[in-house]
Amino acid sequence: MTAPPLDVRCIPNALPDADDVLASLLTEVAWDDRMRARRTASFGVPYDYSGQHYEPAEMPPRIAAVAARAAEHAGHPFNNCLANRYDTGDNTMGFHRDSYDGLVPDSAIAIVSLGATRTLVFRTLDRTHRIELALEHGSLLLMTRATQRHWAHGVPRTASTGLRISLTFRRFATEG
Ligand SMILES: O=C(O)CCC(=O)C(=O)O
Ligand SMILES: [Fe+2]
Repeated sequence: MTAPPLDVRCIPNALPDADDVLASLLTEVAWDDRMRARRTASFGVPYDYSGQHYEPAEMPPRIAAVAARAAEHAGHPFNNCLANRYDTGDNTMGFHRDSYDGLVPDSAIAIVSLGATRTLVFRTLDRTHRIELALEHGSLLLMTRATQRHWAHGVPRTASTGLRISLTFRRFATEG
């Protein structure tokens, strides 16, 4: 059986100042440890994510600059950033499909990767197809709503790796 289309765009080296962004995330962000699998932080409009509620929070200028960069590639602005911090290969994200509840339907979801390379695994809902993408420091990945229909994605455990932070950007339809 042929796989359903995976509507994903990968832009390597999308952030020329990736080292500085990573350094500032490590010093400036107050990380939330309510989740067991990894630490998180949310900026921008409020967000209910994976059973947690995140209050609105101003985007620090560095994150706002990354959002602007992602917006150039996506062709639209973003108003929330959910940051995921994976300190070791034991920090993971289980397979899931990103919800479009509250999002602008034709908007993209962006993932900016910083630090150690981790594998983002896509698999079809019936598990007959699997595609692995290595997410490198400074890269940008864009997914559409269509991607979420047939494919789940996750960041599995890996034997040994250093710290990685992903910045995921979404466009909520909540701004007046
Ligand atoms: O950390 C990653 O690259 C995955 C992020 C993700 O899938 C999400 O936040 O929904
Ligand atoms: Fe996701």
